[in-house]
Formats: sequence, C-alpha cells, structure tokens
Amino acid sequence: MATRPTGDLIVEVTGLRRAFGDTTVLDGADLTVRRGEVVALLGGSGSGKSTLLRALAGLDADATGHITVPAHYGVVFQEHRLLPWKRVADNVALGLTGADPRGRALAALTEVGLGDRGGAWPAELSGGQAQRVAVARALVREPELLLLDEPFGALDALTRLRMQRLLVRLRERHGFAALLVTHDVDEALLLADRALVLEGGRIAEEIPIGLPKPRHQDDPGFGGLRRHLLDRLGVPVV
Ligand SMILES: Nc1ncnc2c1ncn2[C@@H]1O[C@H](COP(=O)(O)OP(=O)(O)OP(=O)(O)O)[C@@H](O)[C@H]1O
Repeated sequence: MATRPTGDLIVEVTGLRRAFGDTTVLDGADLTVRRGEVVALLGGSGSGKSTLLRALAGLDADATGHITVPAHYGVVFQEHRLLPWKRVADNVALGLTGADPRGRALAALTEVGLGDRGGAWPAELSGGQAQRVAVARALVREPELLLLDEPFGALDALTRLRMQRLLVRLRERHGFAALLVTHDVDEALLLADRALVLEGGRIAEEIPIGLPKPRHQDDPGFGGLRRHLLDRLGVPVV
C-alpha cells in the first residue's frame, strides 16, 4: 500500500517483495530517493529492476511491502507507448485535468524541442522524437518524481546523448527527482547523484556519485567510478 511523502524523502521503499510462482525476484528491497535527487538503478539482466519500478509506479498489485511515492509522478518506458490513433499533442494532453490541457501539452512539447509537431501522428516521428513526446507526456503533469525504465535504451548513441542532456536540463529547470533504470554505466555516471545495485532481490550496494556537474566522460574520477561499477556488475574492465 502506498503512502505520500511528508519530508525530504520523496520515495521510501521498505521490505518490497515480489515473486513470480516459485521465483522470488524482490526479496525485501529497501531504497530511498530524496527530493530533487537522481538515483540510477543498476543490476544484471533479470535482477528485478523493471519489477521494482513497476511496483513503485503502482502497476503491480501483487508486490508487497511499504511504498511511499508522491501523488504526482511520471513514468517513461523504453518504448514510447503513445496511442497511435491520437495526434502527438492529444497524446500528451490525454487525461489532463485543469485549465487549458492543450496549451499545457504544447508548452511541454516545446520544452522537449517538438513545439511544432503537436499535429503529427506518432507514426510520423523518429524513435528519438517519440521518446521526447513520452518525456513531454510525463513532464506536463508537473511531476515531483520521474520513474524511468531504460528510457533511452532503444536509441542510437548520438540520440541517446542528446536525450541525456535534455533530461539534465529539464531536471535543472523543474527540480524533479528521478529513479532511472539503466544498463548503461556511463548514463548512470552522467545523470545520477547515486547509483544502486540490485542483486539477490535487494539493494546490495549504494554508490554516491559526487562528480561535479555538468559531467563529462573525461572528468577526473569518472573512469574510476566506471571501473568500480562495471566490476560490481560482473563486467570487469580488462
Ligand atoms: N509477469 C511476469 N511473469 C513471470 N515472470 C516475470 C514477470 N515479470 C518479470 N518476471 C521475471 O522476473 C525477473 C526480473 O525481471 P525484470 O524485468 O524485473 O528484470 P530486469 O532487471 O529489469 O531485467 P532486464 O535488465 O533484462 O530488463 C526475471 O526473471 C523475469 O523473467
């Protein structure tokens, strides 16, 4: 059952459990995210990262444990999940309440660099543009928290880099917190304040990423953290 945050912790998860049949995937996982903090969630394939994120997003009724998340959060998946029969602006405005949903949708599209594509159909967009729309759809709800499940995982390397920079800019402007599931150690080091390693159904290690911002792969300290994380994930640098 989810409760709402009251203090500095925007996310608080304790004792999260989820099994599929005889297979226990989450075995009492605990984690926190502070307001405005970006936390990367890393772990081997099948370690339960998506399962954890889905539980936080309220998409898994069978997960048990205690979850605190804010009322306003957005979710972005690896696939854009736009409705193909709705134009881009209508996808972003879908389900919005309050004044001028369309105007707010267009403002969010402008923020992700697609202010002129509101009238397009999702099928007319590139993969990167469609992911930008997915980000706009989350952003328009003025989230305190973004739950991101490999949001740039299907994009080419250059587009991915552009999206990472966009996310940094949006976070600076809006101050949301984010929990970012990623396989990409560099992405974690470019974006996150902390990295968590999920292993054996729990957070097995927490690594603060104290590198100065804005970050770059050439920064001193980056290589050491990358080696540590890759090592931790079972891919030691040779
Ligand atoms: N609906 C489901 N039914 C049965 N098993 C599931 C279901 N969803 C996930 N699992 C299993 O739970 C485990 C964790 O899956 P999950 O997708 O959370 O891992 P992940 O860490 O996100 O993996 P990846 O990095 O490969 O995306 C896997 O063994 C997977 O097969």
